[in-house]
Amino acid sequence: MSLPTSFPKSDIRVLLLEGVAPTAVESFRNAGYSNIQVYDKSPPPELLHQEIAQAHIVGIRSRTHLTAEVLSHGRRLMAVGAFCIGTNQIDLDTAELAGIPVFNAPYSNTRSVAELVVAEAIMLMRGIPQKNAQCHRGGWSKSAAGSHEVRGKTLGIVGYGHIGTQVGVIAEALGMQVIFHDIETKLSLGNARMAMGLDDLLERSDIVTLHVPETPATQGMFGQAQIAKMKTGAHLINASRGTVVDIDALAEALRSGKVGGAAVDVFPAEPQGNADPFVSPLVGLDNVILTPHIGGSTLEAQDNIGLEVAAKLIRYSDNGSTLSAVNFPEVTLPEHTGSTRLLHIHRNVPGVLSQVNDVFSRLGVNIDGQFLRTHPKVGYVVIDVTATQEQAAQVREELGRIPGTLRTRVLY
Ligand SMILES: NC(=O)C1=CN([C@@H]2O[C@H](COP(=O)(O)OP(=O)(O)OC[C@H]3O[C@@H](n4cnc5c(N)ncnc54)[C@H](O)[C@@H]3O)[C@@H](O)[C@H]2O)C=CC1
Ligand SMILES: O=C(O)CCC(=O)C(=O)O
Repeated sequence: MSLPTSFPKSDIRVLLLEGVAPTAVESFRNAGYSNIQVYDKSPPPELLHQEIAQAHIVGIRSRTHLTAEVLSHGRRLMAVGAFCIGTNQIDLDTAELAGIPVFNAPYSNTRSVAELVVAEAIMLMRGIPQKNAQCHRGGWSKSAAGSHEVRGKTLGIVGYGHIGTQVGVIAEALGMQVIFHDIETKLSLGNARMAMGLDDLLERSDIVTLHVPETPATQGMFGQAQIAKMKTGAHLINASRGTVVDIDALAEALRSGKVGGAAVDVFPAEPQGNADPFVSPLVGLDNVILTPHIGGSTLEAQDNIGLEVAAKLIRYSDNGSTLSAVNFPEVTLPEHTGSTRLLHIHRNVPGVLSQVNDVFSRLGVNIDGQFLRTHPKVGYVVIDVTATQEQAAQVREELGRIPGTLRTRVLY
């Protein structure tokens, strides 16, 4: 049974963009949310602003950029779901300071990406992209020249996280030597070995695959200088983020043969939707596998992401829990059956908590339970009380007057 919240769930508007999986819509419906707006693409800016202005919860994938400017339209916005892994498309600091937790699905599509990358490694080592292109043009080039097994070859993984490690494990099962480079110290899985830095990895690898997040440090981290360090004829796979690779430098290296082949799933500029044109300097190069950012796009992954992120958003909306939020103090909360729950999100400055507690004592409302977590800039306190709806509304009003308050909510 769904619990009533501060206003009817039918008034909570859920905006799901970019073809978020139907499992997400079902999850919201099953939890009692009926005001759901779905788009199969990322809306153009003006429409996005209009929709964000109405929404309490918004779900996106990788194409919708929730910048500070876009978020400023979200006057009612209380939570964001990234139905993917990457959250680089969201201004997380601005969201946090607006009292908006952001949730994602850190694991659900990792296997899908890893499978695609390993398949691409095999295709590239066999020169399949070129042979496929020739056949499509009516050509026939039956030859072993430039074709290799992956067994015994070296795969260099840059970014040995959830995806990178899985790529390594599958590649080892095919008999590949796996080396990796990461900025963190990582436990090697199987026989994988840490390289002595990025240059060492590039010099030794037959295939280099990138699995870093988009951060200021990774933007443009793979350009002419890194390509120059690669073995001549080695292959590059990028299923991380388009901004990580200098695409013009890669195109040039593919034309010259310095890079033997590439598989690229992510691009510095990607179309907003399937009807929009795709433009890239890599288009027309036979030695490149181009895919439309579908590394994580399997039905299995998308179904699971839909369930996972919707569950996190519903739990926050119904219960206040922020467990696994990527930008927000994490509070895991018990159910609040029989009590009223007040949420107070504030700037993390001295004195706020004592003023919060003062409101309850002044209004004579007894506190049953209190949960607090802070980040350097933001604090999140949840207070369970036994109170009438009128008392709770009065408390909420007073809480809202405390200097530094970013947002308040009440869950009955
Ligand atoms: N093509 C697609 O459809 C998909 C793309 N992705 C992309 O893949 C990225 C990686 O995903 P996960 O493996 O799940 O992330 P993760 O966070 O588990 O692993 C990323 C690894 O990169 C390392 N790293 C960060 N900066 C680095 C640097 N400058 N140099 C070397 N290593 C660095 C981190 O320490 C971490 O070990 C995501 O952030 C996302 O952008 C994720 C899913 C689907
Ligand atoms: O499926 C998507 O839209 C994006 C996948 C992705 O890049 C991610 O999960 O970070």
